[in-house]
Amino acid sequence: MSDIRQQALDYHEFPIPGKTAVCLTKPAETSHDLALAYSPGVAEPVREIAANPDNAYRYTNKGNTVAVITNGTAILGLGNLGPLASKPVMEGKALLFKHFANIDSTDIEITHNTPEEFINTVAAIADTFGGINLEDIKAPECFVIERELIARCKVPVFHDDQHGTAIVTAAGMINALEIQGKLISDATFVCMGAGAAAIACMTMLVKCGANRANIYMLDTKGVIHSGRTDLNEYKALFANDTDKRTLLDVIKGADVFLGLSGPDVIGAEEVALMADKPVIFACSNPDPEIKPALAHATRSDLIMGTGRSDYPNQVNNVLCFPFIFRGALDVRASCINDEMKIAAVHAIAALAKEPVPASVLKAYPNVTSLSFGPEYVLPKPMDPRLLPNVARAVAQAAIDSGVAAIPTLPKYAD
Ligand SMILES: NC(=O)C1=CN([C@@H]2O[C@H](COP(=O)(O)OP(=O)(O)OC[C@H]3O[C@@H](n4cnc5c(N)ncnc54)[C@H](OP(=O)(O)O)[C@@H]3O)[C@@H](O)[C@H]2O)C=CC1
Ligand SMILES: CC(=O)C(=O)O
Ligand SMILES: [Mg+2]
Repeated sequence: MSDIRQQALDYHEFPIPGKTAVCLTKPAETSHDLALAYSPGVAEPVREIAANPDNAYRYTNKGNTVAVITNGTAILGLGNLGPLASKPVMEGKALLFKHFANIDSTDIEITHNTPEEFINTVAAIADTFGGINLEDIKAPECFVIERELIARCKVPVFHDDQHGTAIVTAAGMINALEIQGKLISDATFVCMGAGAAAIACMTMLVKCGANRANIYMLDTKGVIHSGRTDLNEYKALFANDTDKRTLLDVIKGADVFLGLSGPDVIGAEEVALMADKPVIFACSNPDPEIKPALAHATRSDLIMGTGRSDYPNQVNNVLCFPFIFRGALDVRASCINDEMKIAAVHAIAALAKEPVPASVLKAYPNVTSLSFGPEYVLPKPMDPRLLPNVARAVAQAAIDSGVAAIPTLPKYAD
């Protein structure tokens, strides 16, 4: 067994199985404590909430709790391994919510037969939580699931693999293209993958200035083009009128390769054909579309990112979801709208240009310095400024766009 494999298994098994637990926020030592926490005292907040549902935010943990909900159909890049096998990833997201944004989170893995069953299950329990983070649900079902749940739930519903990934990718891409001296509007993009993350990332990049005509998307059958009859409605939005059919056809002269597909799908031959000063974000987890060592060995003028924590430029939705929910919960936003997402893009991108605090460097024992450049286009997940900077920008955007029930910003400790 490899070292990291055994270390990861031990980390999850010991000293107690799993990564999260419930902790109490009120005393439960005396009979008086119990008379308040339970019977008879608990009846009082029950009556208050029955009279006015908003009181749930006052008397229960609803307002600081996000459910991480999945069906396990697209677990990272490992594929459809089912709800139970996805539990370590969902507990991991709960760990990240708590550690980085002090949001209490519970993982929920749903077994179901149809998207409607999944939607009905989530809609039926959504009011328990302050927000719903959908995770690792494959395309195209994820699109209708998210759309229906947004329509039916009173709390924000956010498919992290779509929007969290898109926000972080856009932030990193804006910075990487700037370093490479390229305009996003002129850049040519090749996106490997046409699922949840890929469709959302390319949609976001277009909103950030990318030219739709300069985007080539591929799935397992090759280039998405207008002659194909097997495209779902989401892929069809990215169909090009072109006679290019393969990665080799589209990668020639491309400025950007964005991988949201699976391991080792692009090789040295293709990387060598890209334009000068290219950007490669190989975001598949745990194994990227190309190993950084191979890409760097092929050419020295590229900027390389992966989804992993053990290489420079981690392009991963962990930079977004804890903080976008922090901002949304803090002003009790009814949804996470485009204004809030774009605000998150710019807050994350801007932070990469700031000097990096010593506490961040401490978390990376093999790194001696970090400053804006080819090896540092995005902040690190443990940067303590992500919380105030991103949450504040998101909360302000929620207020400005009229979706916040609380119209004032909380004080964020810088
Ligand atoms: N770094 C990050 O923050 C994130 C990374 N990801 C990564 O993105 C990948 C996709 O996740 P997600 O969008 O949720 O999953 P989906 O199941 O929704 O989409 C997967 C897509 O990848 C395509 N694909 C799979 N294998 C290949 C291949 N060998 N060649 C070309 N295309 C391929 C599929 O093609 P087809 O449509 O033909 O089946 C499909 O379009 C995963 O590896 C995941 O780890 C996802 C979210 C966040
Ligand atoms: C990071 C993540 O959410 C994924 O790879 O699915
Ligand atoms: Mg995911």
